Amino acid sequence: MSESAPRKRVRIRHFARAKAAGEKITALTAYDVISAQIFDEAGIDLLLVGDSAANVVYGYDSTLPVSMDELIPLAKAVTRGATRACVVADLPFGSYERGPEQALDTAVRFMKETGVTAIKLEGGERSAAVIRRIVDAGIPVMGHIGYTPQAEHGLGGHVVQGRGDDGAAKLMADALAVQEAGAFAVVLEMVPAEIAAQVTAKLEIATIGIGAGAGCDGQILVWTDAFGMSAGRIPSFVRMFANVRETLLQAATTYRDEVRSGGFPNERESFTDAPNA
Ligand SMILES: Nc1nc(=O)c2c([nH]1)NC[C@@H]1CN(c3ccc(C(=O)N[C@@H](CCC(=O)O)C(=O)O)cc3)CN21
Ligand SMILES: CC(C)C(=O)C(=O)O
Ligand SMILES: [Mg+2]
Repeated sequence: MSESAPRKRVRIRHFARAKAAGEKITALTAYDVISAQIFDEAGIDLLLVGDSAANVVYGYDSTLPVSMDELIPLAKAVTRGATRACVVADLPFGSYERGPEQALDTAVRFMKETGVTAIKLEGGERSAAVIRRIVDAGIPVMGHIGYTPQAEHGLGGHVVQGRGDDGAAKLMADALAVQEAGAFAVVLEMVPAEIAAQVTAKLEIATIGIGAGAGCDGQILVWTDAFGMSAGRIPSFVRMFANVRETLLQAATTYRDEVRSGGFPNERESFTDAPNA
């Protein structure tokens, strides 16, 4: 890599500092070494090994089925690919709900086996004790409030959270609980932009929005949505910055045609009998 500027690793303290300095924080999901290398080279600050891997890597139709044994290998691959970005892994559904002791066991397993810098888990007030236990063990935690996909059925589907006076008050209480519990940052998912901006103004820790408007301290998207790799419908809050799926489809089709026609491989793409000719 031909980088001119030195690339100091992004540490946890970067996020509150960036917030205080008014510098936007950039985050994307990543699930493998190649995407991690590319996004790291692009200067993305935080790479999340999201449990959205359930959908975009494993093909489940929600995040509920994905397991630690399925996410840990992906997190290992991403940490191998990232030299600057801060790598964070989602704790999967079922791996922390039983309480602080189960949650700490899970977080310790991710730290021991993957090389991530921090873990993320869903829930505000309901997860505060769990966050506190993990943080007290020296493991940085990122919160995730608003629409929490692991609670899809409890929330009644993909529903915007934080609407109305009660919704806004609950979101603020969740945000403060996550901060008070010691989290270094918090994801705000699918909440009205005005409410997300109010939460962002109130908190000292950084807010990272997804479907939460421009008033957050940073933004995160699922990379396969943002760069046009996902199949089918994508959430309305996503902007497609590229169409990688179309590019790959074209490439695969051209390859197929060239193999079928005998055009690939040519002589340069083949070996002769003469050694080191
Ligand atoms: N590919 C992918 N992208 C994501 O953003 C994502 C995942 N997977 N998996 C985990 C969660 C689930 N998320 C989702 C899933 C669906 C909607 C959705 O359908 N949203 C609708 C609005 C709600 C509705 O009317 O149904 C939208 O149009 O944005 C939003 C977030 C966000 N996360
Ligand atoms: C969308 C982000 C915040 C996430 O939790 C995930 O990708 O799993
Ligand atoms: Mg997630």
